Amino acid sequence: MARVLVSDKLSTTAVQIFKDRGVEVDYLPDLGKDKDKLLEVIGQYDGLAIRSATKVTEKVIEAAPKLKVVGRAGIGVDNVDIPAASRKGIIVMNTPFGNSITTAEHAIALMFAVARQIPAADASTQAGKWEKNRFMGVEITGKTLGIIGCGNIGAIVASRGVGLKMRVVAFDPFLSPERAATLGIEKVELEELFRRADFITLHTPLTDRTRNIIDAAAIAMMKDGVRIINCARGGLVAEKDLADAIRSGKVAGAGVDVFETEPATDSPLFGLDNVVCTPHLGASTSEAQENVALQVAEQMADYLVQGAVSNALNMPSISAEEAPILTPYVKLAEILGSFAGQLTEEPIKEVEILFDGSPAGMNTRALVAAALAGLLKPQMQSVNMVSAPLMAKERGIAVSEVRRDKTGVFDGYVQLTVKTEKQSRSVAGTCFSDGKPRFIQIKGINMEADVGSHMLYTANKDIPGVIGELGMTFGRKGINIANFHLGRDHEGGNAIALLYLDGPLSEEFLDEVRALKAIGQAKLLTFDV
Ligand SMILES: NC(=O)C1=CN([C@@H]2O[C@H](COP(=O)(O)OP(=O)(O)OC[C@H]3O[C@@H](n4cnc5c(N)ncnc54)[C@H](O)[C@@H]3O)[C@@H](O)[C@H]2O)C=CC1
Ligand SMILES: O=C(O)CCC(=O)C(=O)O
Repeated sequence: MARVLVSDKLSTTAVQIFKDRGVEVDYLPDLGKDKDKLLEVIGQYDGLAIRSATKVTEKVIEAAPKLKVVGRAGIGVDNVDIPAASRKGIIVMNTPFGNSITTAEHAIALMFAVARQIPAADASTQAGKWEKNRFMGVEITGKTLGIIGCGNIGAIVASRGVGLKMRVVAFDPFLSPERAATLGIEKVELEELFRRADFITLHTPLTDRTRNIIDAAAIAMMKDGVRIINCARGGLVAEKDLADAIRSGKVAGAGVDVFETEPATDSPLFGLDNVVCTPHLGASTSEAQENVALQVAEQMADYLVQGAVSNALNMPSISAEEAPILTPYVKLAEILGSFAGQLTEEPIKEVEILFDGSPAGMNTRALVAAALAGLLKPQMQSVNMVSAPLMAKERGIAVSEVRRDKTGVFDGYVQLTVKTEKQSRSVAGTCFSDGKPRFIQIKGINMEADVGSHMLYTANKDIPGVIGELGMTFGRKGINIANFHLGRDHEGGNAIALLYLDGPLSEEFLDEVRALKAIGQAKLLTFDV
């Protein structure tokens, strides 16, 4: 039975879902904050469900040999070392929509709080001061709202802004003019947004391009009296520069939910007039927490129990419905990759995968990942579908895929071509209705052969006596040949043979086979069937 650790505070709905789906679960909501304890226990688990307090570092991943999936109940995965997880074949998934509305609402709440100085007015009133003249606010209607990052949350903020009768402008390199028109907003360049906005709100991930997207130079371009809201990630705004601009009066106020260092126990922004801070509360509503807990538990259980993948950041999605249809082709792709990987002894430069007919309409990203996993496995035992694309990229292997309509007698087939400095080798296969993979072409030579656990592949010249010689050599040693498949390109040309064996062969015997005059190449192949 798969075992999952929930190491951050999550709605107990998640715990119930794991139990209902037959997954053993330990709910230890404070464990994520204790790095040493996490390292001590993580080795026992197949899955780890987290929010933002647990940091899934390379060290944690190294200490987790059984771990198969990390599920983030939320959006941002900057607390997970995704490349390290991918290298170990661990799927990292998030719940991209469950808390978007809630976070957008928090941005709007902060915008109002800053526009009307509500927290300071509340503190003053409750202190019995009645400072009616101190808290002069600004109206929101008719003001320009500048949105940086118009994805899920940015778009919801945009619609709320439009509803509040604001003029909304957005900077997002991936926002299409059509989408902007549908949202009723204007797509602009960043500098124009800085020049025009009365309120600026950030909704991008933290990347090398967005880090400090608001710093002293950016603030200098803004209107005097601009107000800035950050409910996305600390690090998007240079806190010290913002603090200086608030002190100078250039920026009239800021609403800050996220900080460069969290938990933020100190910040240049603390204690300044009209800075409203919250402790990363963007996603903290009961509705959003229920959504993300339910979603992450369902997704993780789907993967651990059925092999279905959704919302993974390092692996193509495979739905529960798709999994049974795709599985035979995933196996086929892995076997073709494994065939080529076992025969290739020099560095691979290029891999081309052709999908003809039925597999062309499938989730080919998953099939490519499976083919690469099979290809790299002879060199790297721990590689799997999650890590293989990254491993191939890190090794400089160019991967391409071609999809085309059915061209031959088969409903569909997959052909893998592997190129090295010296040669190009191709192998093709199909799945029949029994779901079993078959080789249908090797090095351009047609044949039809089942896949066995232990096989001997030989390449030879098409001359009389080869089969006899091979049979005699096996017979002399008392080794049974379970099955024998042959193919050639033309009479007297290149020929190949695939022999099915009942078990492995010794290197000594293989040398004897290789020494046969008629045999050019002999390689023992093993397949996980
Ligand atoms: N405060 C909180 O509790 C929460 C914070 N978040 C954070 O909010 C942020 C946005 O989340 P979503 O809208 O779901 O993400 P998303 O991926 O749907 O949208 C992000 C948008 O940013 C855009 N973008 C990327 N680089 C950009 C750049 N250099 N300049 C301008 N735009 C750029 C993308 O094109 C995309 O449209 C994330 O950082 C997420 O972690 C999300 C949920 C809760
Ligand atoms: O889980 C939380 O409270 C933080 C949510 C968040 O930042 C996210 O989903 O990106």
